[in-house]
Amino acid sequence: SLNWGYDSHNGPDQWHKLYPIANGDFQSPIEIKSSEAKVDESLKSLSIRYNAASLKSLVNVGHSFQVLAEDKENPSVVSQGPLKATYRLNQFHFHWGASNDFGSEHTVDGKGYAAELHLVHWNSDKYSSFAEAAKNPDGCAIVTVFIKVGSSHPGLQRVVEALKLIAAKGKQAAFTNFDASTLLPASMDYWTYQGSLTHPPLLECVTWIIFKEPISASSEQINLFRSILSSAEGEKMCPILTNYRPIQPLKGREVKASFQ
Ligand SMILES: NS(=O)(=O)c1ccc(C(=O)NCc2cccc(F)c2F)cc1
Ligand SMILES: [Zn+2]
Repeated sequence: SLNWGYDSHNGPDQWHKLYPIANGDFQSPIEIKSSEAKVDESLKSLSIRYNAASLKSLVNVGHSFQVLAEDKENPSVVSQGPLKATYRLNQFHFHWGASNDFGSEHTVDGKGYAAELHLVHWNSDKYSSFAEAAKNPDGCAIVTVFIKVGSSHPGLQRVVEALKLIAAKGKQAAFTNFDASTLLPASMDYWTYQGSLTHPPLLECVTWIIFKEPISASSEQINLFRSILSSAEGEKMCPILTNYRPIQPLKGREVKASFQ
């Protein structure tokens, strides 16, 4: 069958045909209504310990690009906060849109950002791999940073410069010695809720941890996201202009805030 994507014929409105969980009760992304988030004083601050030696390569997966972590030795990990275990970084990637007015997956009080960073982790205390963890509600933790258009981001510059090496679908390049913590905002205030992966297989295995403070990137940097192609080498060039899923029904879930 057709590979899923973000076009009208294979996009988010069609996913339920092959992935019925798309209409589930714990789907992501969602709109965060800041006034309805429940302040939870018991929420600890997040402990993020990233190791520049963890990241190994950059790959064009056809609907986005990912920076992959070698999740055996020198793990980069997140713990504390809402988490009851240590979660190991598997990869990070971004979502964006055709214009800077939208492109993030989560929205805050009706506002979309130009892009959204997902740092994807899995519960390595309980499970043996990401794929195993993704079958469980406590399997994954995705740390999320909103990206707004503004001044150029020095940390992001290394990522966007490497995109020319992986322009075509399936291409990958070495990408080492990068400290992903340079992509985090100054404030550690966050919202958290239980949800899902935001594209197929859409598994409901994610504790979402969403920083309130966005980072800034220049419009040139965000435009370079749109320079990578969903087409393989030799095919008609097709830039990835949009790869965000629209917000999904909250279905009675509670969003907690770590801050007043
Ligand atoms: N956008 S996001 O951050 O919510 C997201 C993160 C990871 C994945 C993923 O790993 N997919 C492949 C994959 C591989 C093995 C097992 C899986 F369950 C699986 F989804 C999908 C969406
Ligand atoms: Zn994502």
